[in-house]
Amino acid sequence: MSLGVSLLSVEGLSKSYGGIHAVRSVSFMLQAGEILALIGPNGAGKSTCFDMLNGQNVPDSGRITVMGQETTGRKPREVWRLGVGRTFQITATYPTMTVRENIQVALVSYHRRLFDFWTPMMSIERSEADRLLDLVGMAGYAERPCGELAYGDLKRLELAIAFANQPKLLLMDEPTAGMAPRERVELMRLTARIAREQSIGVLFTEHDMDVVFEHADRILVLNRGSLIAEGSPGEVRANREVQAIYLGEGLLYDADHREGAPA
Ligand SMILES: Nc1ncnc2c1ncn2[C@@H]1O[C@H](COP(=O)(O)OP(=O)(O)OP(=O)(O)O)[C@@H](O)[C@H]1O
Repeated sequence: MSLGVSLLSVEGLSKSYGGIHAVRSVSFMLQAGEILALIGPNGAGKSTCFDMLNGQNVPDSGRITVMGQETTGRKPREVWRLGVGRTFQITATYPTMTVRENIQVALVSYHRRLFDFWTPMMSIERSEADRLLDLVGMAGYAERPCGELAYGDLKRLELAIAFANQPKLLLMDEPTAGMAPRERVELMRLTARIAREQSIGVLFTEHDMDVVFEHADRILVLNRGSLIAEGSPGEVRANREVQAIYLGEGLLYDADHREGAPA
C-alpha cells in the first residue's frame, strides 16, 4: 500500500434536509491503496455522504478534493471523469448482452468512442474486456448472457465494469447487499486485492461487520450525521461510544468480555 498520497480529502462536509442534519461537518482523508469503511446505524448519513462525494447531491457547506482537484458540487459525470468510480447497491447490467459485451459497453463509454456502423460491437475492446474478466476470475463467463448469472457473479461483473473506467478512487455503497455471507467476504477480498495491487483507494459503506472488520484498513463511524470515531478496526472495536451505538442492534463487540480483559 502506497500511503502518503492524499487521494481524497473531505473537509467540513454538511447537508441538512429541513430540520434534519443528515451530515454534520464531516472531515476525513483517504490515501491511495487504502480501504476505508464508512459505517453507522440506519439514518446515520452514510448515503448522503456518498452521494455528495459522487456528485449526486450538493453539500450545503464543506469541501471535497480528489487528487488535488476540488469536486464539491460537480456533476456525477465530471466526478467520474476525474477517476472516481462507483458500484451500485442495485446491479445495473444489460441482461440480454453477454458478460463480455457488458464490459465492452463500459470501455466504449470510458474511451468516448462512438459506435461506428462498420465496426461490429463484438470486436471493440475485446482483449481489454477479457483482461478485466480475468482480473475478477470470470474468464470462463465471457460468452454467457448476463441475465443467466447468479447474483454473486453479477456483483463480480460489476466490479470488472467499475475497473474498466480505471478509477483512482472507488466508492462502493453496500457492495455486498443481498449476497450470501461467504460470497460477501470473497467479493471484498477480491476488491481489496485489486485495489492494493493497483493503488486504488476504496471507500465503502457496509452493514455486515464481519466484512468491515476483516477488510478495512481504517473505519469511520457516523452517528446522526457526525463522525464519532475513526481508526483501525481494533481501535474502533474498542471504542465505548461505538459499542454503545451498536448495542441495540446486537452488533456490540464488548471489549470487557474478550479473553484476558479484566472482569
Ligand atoms: N432526500 C431526503 N429528504 C429528507 N431527508 C432525507 C433525505 N435523504 C436522507 N434524509 C434523512 O437524512 C438522514 C440520513 O440519511 P442517510 O440515508 O444518509 O443515512 P444512511 O446512514 O445511509 O442510512 P441507511 O443505512 O439506512 O441507508 C436520515 O434521517 C434520513 O431520513
